[in-house]
Amino acid sequence: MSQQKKSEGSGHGAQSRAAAASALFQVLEKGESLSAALPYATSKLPDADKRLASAISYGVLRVLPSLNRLVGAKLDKPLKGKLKVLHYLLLVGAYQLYCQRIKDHAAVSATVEAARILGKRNHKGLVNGILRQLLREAPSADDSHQRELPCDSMQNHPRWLFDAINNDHPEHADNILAENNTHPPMWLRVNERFSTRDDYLRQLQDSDIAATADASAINAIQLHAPCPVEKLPGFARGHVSVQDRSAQLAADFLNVNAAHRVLDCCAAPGGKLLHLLERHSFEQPVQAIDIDPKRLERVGENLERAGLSAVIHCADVATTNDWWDGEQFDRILLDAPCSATGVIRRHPDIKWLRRAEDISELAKLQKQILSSLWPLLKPGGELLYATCSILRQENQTQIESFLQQQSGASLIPITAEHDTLQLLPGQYGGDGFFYARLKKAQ
Ligand SMILES: C[S@@+](CC[C@H](N)C(=O)[O-])C[C@H]1O[C@@H](n2cnc3c(N)ncnc32)[C@H](O)[C@@H]1O
Repeated sequence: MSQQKKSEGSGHGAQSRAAAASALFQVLEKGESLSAALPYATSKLPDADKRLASAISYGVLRVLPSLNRLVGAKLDKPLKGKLKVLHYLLLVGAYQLYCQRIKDHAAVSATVEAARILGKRNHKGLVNGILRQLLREAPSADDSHQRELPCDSMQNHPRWLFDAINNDHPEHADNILAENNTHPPMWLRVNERFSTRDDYLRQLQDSDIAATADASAINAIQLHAPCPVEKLPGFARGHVSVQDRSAQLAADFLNVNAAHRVLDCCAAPGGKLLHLLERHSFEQPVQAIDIDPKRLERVGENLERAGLSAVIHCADVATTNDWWDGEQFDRILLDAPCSATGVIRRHPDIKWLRRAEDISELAKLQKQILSSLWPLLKPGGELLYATCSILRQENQTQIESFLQQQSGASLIPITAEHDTLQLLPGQYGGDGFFYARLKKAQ
């Protein structure tokens, strides 16, 4: 839970509550992602208010059904139309009372004042009345000023996802559901062109940043507490990047060397691409493709920060005639578009934006991309299929059906025990990820 100061002046911080309510409205009513809605809603706020609005909106999305139930029970009739934003403001208020270390009176007054900022001055009494009712009925806070939220039988997941997780991972379902509602750790990837991981750990120690090296992802460091990137030694010069440890395994599994001709599909914002470039001085430029021009701008920025380069195509990867020069690749990394159900800890909006029917659509798209790319692989070449999904349909089932259709394709086992690798959220501290190494017959 957030580490806000316990006391705030009356009404102080109302802007951050109003911004959180607006961002939540955009996500839950308009289907926008929180990572797009939040910067817009908080663009005019000072950094401290931005951080508070972010902590509140991410937090609300983690426990949305529990908060909806609390607030819904206090409303005579649902808030609709132009008043709907007040529903989200009430969730913002309830979240502070239950889940944040903010004094009750400060939380209530700032939230009531936020109603005015949202243009609902006449409804300040309603917000005040409901938050005070919640306070009267709330269990008293413990020493750390935390109240326990009423339980939700699906651990604050939508029914379809709760069922899919239980179906695909019956033994681990409880753990996955609980992990999905936690705050993920911050992981770094050390750029081995500038320092060894041990050297970088010493630099972190000198900067009073506590961290631990990962046991198997050889460039990965887990910070004991999140830290603004500006405080990381050498961040601006590309000495280190932020990347989850599960994602860092791609650079190992691709089994690449400097002589290989390499294609990175679905490359933006460039995390795995940069990792490859940091590790190898390729004889031919790596080619990277993504369909989203905005996200490709981030690839450009990241390459520039690290002083590295690649050939970038903005294209639909499946329409190979539009961008392929006809020369096959030794290695293809396909970080396929997916449900992102492995990274719900980082993006809790995924729980509410994804629909059950999206999964079949995504599986169709993945299948189409895989079969369009296969002819681009040299005989004897390898394609690494990766997703940040934990759903079988996008992962094991997808690969099994590909292997049935492509007689020249076989699996190279990822580890001695596993043909493919399904990492679950929180496993080794990392995100949920899937990897399969496909080899093309000679
Ligand atoms: C999981 S993200 C990739 C993350 C990236 N590999 C990294 O390590 O930073 C998936 C990407 O697929 C891209 N994408 C989705 N459909 C695509 C398509 N048909 N062709 C090319 N890129 C696509 C999205 O724009 C998105 O950037």
